[in-house]
Formats: sequence, C-alpha cells, structure tokens
Amino acid sequence: MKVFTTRKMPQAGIDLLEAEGYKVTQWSEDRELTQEELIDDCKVADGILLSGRRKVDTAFLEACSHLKVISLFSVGYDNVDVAAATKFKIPIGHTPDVLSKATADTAFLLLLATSRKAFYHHKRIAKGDWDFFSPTADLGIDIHGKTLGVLGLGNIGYEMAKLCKSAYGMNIIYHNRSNNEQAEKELDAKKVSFEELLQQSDVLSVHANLTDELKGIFNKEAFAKTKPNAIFINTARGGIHNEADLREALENGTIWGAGLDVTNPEPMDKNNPLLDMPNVSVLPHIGSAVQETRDAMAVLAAKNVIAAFKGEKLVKCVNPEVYDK
Ligand SMILES: NC(=O)c1ccc[n+]([C@@H]2O[C@H](COP(=O)([O-])OP(=O)(O)OC[C@H]3O[C@@H](n4cnc5c(N)ncnc54)[C@H](O)[C@@H]3O)[C@@H](O)[C@H]2O)c1
Ligand SMILES: O=C(O)[C@H](O)CO
Repeated sequence: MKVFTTRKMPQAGIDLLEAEGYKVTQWSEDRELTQEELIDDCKVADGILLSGRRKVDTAFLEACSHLKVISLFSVGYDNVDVAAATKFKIPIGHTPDVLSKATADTAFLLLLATSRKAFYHHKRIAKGDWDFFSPTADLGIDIHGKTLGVLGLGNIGYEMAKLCKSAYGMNIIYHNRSNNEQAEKELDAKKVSFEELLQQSDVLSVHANLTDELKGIFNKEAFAKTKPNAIFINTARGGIHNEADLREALENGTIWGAGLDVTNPEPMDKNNPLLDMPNVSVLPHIGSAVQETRDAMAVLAAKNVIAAFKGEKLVKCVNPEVYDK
C-alpha cells in the first residue's frame, strides 16, 4: 500500500505507517503543493495524509476515486466536500481531541497578548521606543472576572472556557447548536442567543467549525452590537469574520481589540493595516503547533490510514455515513 503526504509530517506518524510495511512518499518541497500537483501525486497512492487548504472537491474525487482513505492532518474539514466524498465511498479521517488543549492555549495567549498589547510593546522596544515608565500611556484591559462569550462550545471552546474560568474567574456564556451539558455543570456556562453573546461578552472567542451559515457572521452588523471594550479572538477559521468590517470596528472603537490565529486569506499580507494596530495580535495559524500535539495528530492521522487499509472503520471519521449499507 502506498501513502502520500502533502507536507512533511512528524516522524511519529510516518514510523507507524512504515511499521505496517506501507510505502510513504512525502511532498518534499518547502511550499504547499498546488491542486494540480495534489491530483498528480494522489493518482499513484492508495491513501493520503492531507495537510493544508487544498480542496477535496468533486474534481479531485473524480480524478482520485481509487483512494481508500483521505486522512486529514487537522480537525477542521471545511476544505472537504464531505457529501461528495461519501458519494465516492471514501472515508475522511481527521484529528479531533488531541489538539484541543494546545489550540485553546493559543486562544488564551492571544487574549492575554491583546489585552496587554504585548506584540505592540515588543515592536516598540525593537524600534528603540522605550521611555522608562508611564503611568497613563498604552494601558491594557483587565480580563479578571469578565465575561467570556464562546461561539462554538465544542472540544476547543470547552478548553478555552475552562482556562478562562479557572485562571481568571471569568463568567462563561456560549452560543452553540446544542447544549454543552459538561460546560453548564462544571463551568456554570450559560447558553445564549448570538445576539446576547455579542451584547454581553467582554471577550468573544470563536471556536466553531466554518460552515456556510457562519461565513462572515462577525460582520459590521455584529460588531455594532459588541461592547466598546470587547476583545475579539478567532482561532477557528478566518472566514468566520469579515476582516474589513473588523478593521472598521477597531478604528471606530465599536470593539477594543482583536487576536487572530486565522485570517482570510492566509497568509496575511505583510502590509495589512491590522498589523500596525496596538490592540491587535496576529499569529500565523499555529493553534496546535507544539511538538507533543503535532506528534499526537500524526499518530491519529496514521491510525486512520491503517484502519482504512485493514478494511476497518476509521478511528475518527468525518463521514461515518460512508459505512452505511
Ligand atoms: N487555529 C488552529 O490551528 C486550529 C486548530 C484546531 C482547530 N481549529 C478550528 O477550530 C474548529 C473547532 O474545533 P473543535 O475540535 O473544537 O470542533 P468541535 O466540533 O468539537 O466544536 C465545534 C463546535 O461548533 C459548533 N457549531 C458549529 N456550527 C455552529 C453554528 N452555526 N452555531 C453555533 N455553533 C456551531 C458545533 O456544534 C460544535 O460544538 C475546527 O473546525 C477548526 O476549524 C483551528
Ligand atoms: O483544523 C485544524 O486542525 C487546524 O486549523 C489545521 O488546519
């Protein structure tokens, strides 16, 4: 069996595949492959480990309908046409749970960094702009005891809420498709409408998966309803906020700050005006980027491939309906 990986993967996952006797070929260039290159390389593989934003759409599936598995090196699957993959009877694997804590840490990091303008101060020092100590200049916002509003209280949203509750005594409100009973019981989290989330949150943190329904939901209209001192954090997908509207809201003071690990498009242009705003912190989509987590993701992604090759159900499957008779 042959496995193709679309980026260089952590060795822990490769070792597992090779121990099964599979031949692994990794994309060796230090850039993301194009859609055409993806199709070419997948034509000669039996299964793939897919990392990044290349699309699994009908064109790809038609060209590579022989694949036994598409194993994503991510929990998010918004680049995949899941219904089409099911029609082609190809199971899609992904990597939930193992990255929840690391990604929530990134959201929390962005929250603290933004509330204290940490990235801005770092840049000031690098420019030689450090005038001892000012009692009034460049003050941040205290987040202790404030209200965290989570859009999408799933695995990562829960970990973020837990951090904010335990470390900062924050009140938790959330907007989700379904009730999160664990969060309600353990963190005293309260489910609210999207409107109430906007109006009541001091910190808005996005942890929902990107769907058509949520595309650009944080727009001009939404930011007009937020508290002027609110901080917006997005570690989910850049498509969930409208960047121009976010920038305008920050300039007009209808929102105070923003911390982004995801942007639209990615990568963000180096001349993007958001990068010059003191109350904005941007990271290059590094939510899960710690060695231990990336190893665990690689192992889970490899286990999904192994299960498919052995004719078993994937360990973590996006489209379990593929197994329906
Ligand atoms: N920045 C990063 O590197 C990074 C890392 C991991 C995950 N992510 C993103 O985070 C997302 C969440 O991951 P997770 O593991 O917590 O997933 P999850 O499925 O456990 O949680 C997502 C939650 O969003 C909710 N949701 C979906 N649509 C909604 C809607 N319209 N309204 C309200 N709630 C809605 C779901 O009900 C679910 O509870 C992923 O899909 C991915 O896009 C980013
Ligand atoms: O969804 C995820 O796991 C990350 O965003 C990487 O794509």
